[in-house]
Amino acid sequence: MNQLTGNSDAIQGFLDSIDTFLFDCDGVIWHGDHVIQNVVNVLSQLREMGKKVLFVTNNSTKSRKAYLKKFVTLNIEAYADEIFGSAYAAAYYIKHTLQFPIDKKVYVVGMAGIQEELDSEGVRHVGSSADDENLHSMSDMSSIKNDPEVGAVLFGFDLNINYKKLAKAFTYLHHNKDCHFLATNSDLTFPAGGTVYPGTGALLAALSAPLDKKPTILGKPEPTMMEVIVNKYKLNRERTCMVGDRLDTDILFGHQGGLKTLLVMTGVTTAQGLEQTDIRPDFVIDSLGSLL
Ligand SMILES: O=C(O)[C@H](O)[C@H](O)COP(=O)(O)O
Ligand SMILES: [Mg+2]
Repeated sequence: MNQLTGNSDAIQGFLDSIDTFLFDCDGVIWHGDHVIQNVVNVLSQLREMGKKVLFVTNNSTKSRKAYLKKFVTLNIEAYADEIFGSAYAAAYYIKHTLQFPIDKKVYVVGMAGIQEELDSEGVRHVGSSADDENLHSMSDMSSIKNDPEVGAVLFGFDLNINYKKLAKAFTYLHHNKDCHFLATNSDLTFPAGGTVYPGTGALLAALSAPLDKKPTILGKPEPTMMEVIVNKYKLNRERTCMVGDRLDTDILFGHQGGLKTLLVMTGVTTAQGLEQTDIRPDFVIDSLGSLL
């Protein structure tokens, strides 16, 4: 593992070996709406050096279109076809890989990002409706009924998670043995405000544990997004680097995709965490903002 922090010769050698960068977002570029120091400048300089810049996030709360707006709002140069999120990966998988039947629908536990990407792919979906938010109609459990039309449950980060949504998702998966159990990602925490909070994986456990089933994960480290990106841009994997803050998603995603990997220490991974794992990044730096 090559430590790049403060080593300009090592950084130059690293930069000379890479043509394309896949940047994770939460914990690498920003914490919430706070951009990490000097990252805007580094991204801009990489573009001026002729490097290709792509963004690959497990955060399913926003669609690609909504993420583009966030980049613009934060004055970060980005283009629609550079952005890949786990909500898009899930919608792509359901439409193109599952070839989801038109007479079936997806029950969504998640936020607008998932709904917008399913709409973009023309996939029918329900969930996170007023009924789902209305807990008063839970006087008895009989209001939670199976629905054979539900052909898949898609689970993503949901700030408004509640018992009713979990009970509905559980019911569809428990009774419909052919119902696909899908999740955008399984990150256990996410970084914000200089600390971490429960992530999608923490919420997902409340469903996978009672079902005693693991979902198909569509985000990092799984290959769905990697294959879409590599095929779309015909990338040379050996001269492509995944830059991330989480070892069991970003760095594993890069390694499994045959890419180089750079771990940044501005997100969820601590120095102690790095010592305690067998997932070893090729390179490590204290912050993306320190690269240039
Ligand atoms: O909890 C989550 O969904 C993830 O931790 C979070 O959103 C990860 O986003 P990323 O670091 O992949 O941009
Ligand atoms: Mg991250």
